[in-house]
Amino acid sequence: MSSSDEEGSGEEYLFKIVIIGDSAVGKSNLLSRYARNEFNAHSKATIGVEFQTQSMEIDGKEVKAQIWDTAGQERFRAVTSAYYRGAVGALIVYDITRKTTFESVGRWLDELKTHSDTTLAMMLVGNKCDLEDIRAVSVEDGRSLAEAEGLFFMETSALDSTNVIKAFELVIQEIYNNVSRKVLNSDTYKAELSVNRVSLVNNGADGSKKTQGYFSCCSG
Ligand SMILES: Nc1nc2c(ncn2[C@@H]2O[C@H](COP(=O)(O)OP(=O)(O)OP(=O)(O)O)[C@@H](O)[C@H]2O)c(=O)[nH]1
Repeated sequence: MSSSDEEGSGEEYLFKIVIIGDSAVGKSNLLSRYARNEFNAHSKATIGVEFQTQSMEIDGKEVKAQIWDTAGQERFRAVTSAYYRGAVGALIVYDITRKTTFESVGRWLDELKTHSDTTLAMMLVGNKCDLEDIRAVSVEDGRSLAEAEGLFFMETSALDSTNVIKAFELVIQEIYNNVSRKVLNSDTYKAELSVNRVSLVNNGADGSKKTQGYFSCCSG
């Protein structure tokens, strides 16, 4: 592809997101609900790794999320470092009806932090909120753990779809924000900006210094 072709095409982003949490908390169903609007009441434990890709538009740009789902059960887990490699977002899922899955969140966070090498957009997800009658973890406990760990927080239900799209889209939006912030802070961006400034000032038809529109050159 020539450089002019590249300039002509719209900007695209591909973000890798991982879903982690104990076995049977609903990771696979959250993903199938989000990617295909499907729910499986009798889903089998995941063996190895699966992923789905889903797109959304942010600021007129196509943003693709490649969402990875792996087994919660240790014996079915794929090589951990490969699973986390390149991930820029994570959903850490527990089941609001099983306290042990909430107590495991710290361990999952440790694993995530050990294997990731970049800024991650992270959300704590309390799934199965349709099962209010047998709730074992309060909303407050979920929220305060998330606050203490610096995570977003949402309760979801893959069964009745509550907050599923919202949870994924918030993580994707946050990744996008992280990437934009990085670009804004990078030396390349600053150098480009100063070059553009100079040319804008020099190109002023009436010789006056035009200060407005410095950023418009970079948003197109
Ligand atoms: N009531 C209810 N059941 C759910 C929900 N999400 C998942 N389940 C059920 O919980 C069980 C486990 O769901 P999975 O999506 O397979 O769980 P998982 O976390 O991917 O499990 P592993 O692959 O073993 O790690 C299945 O019987 C699902 O139907 C939910 O939001 N509400």
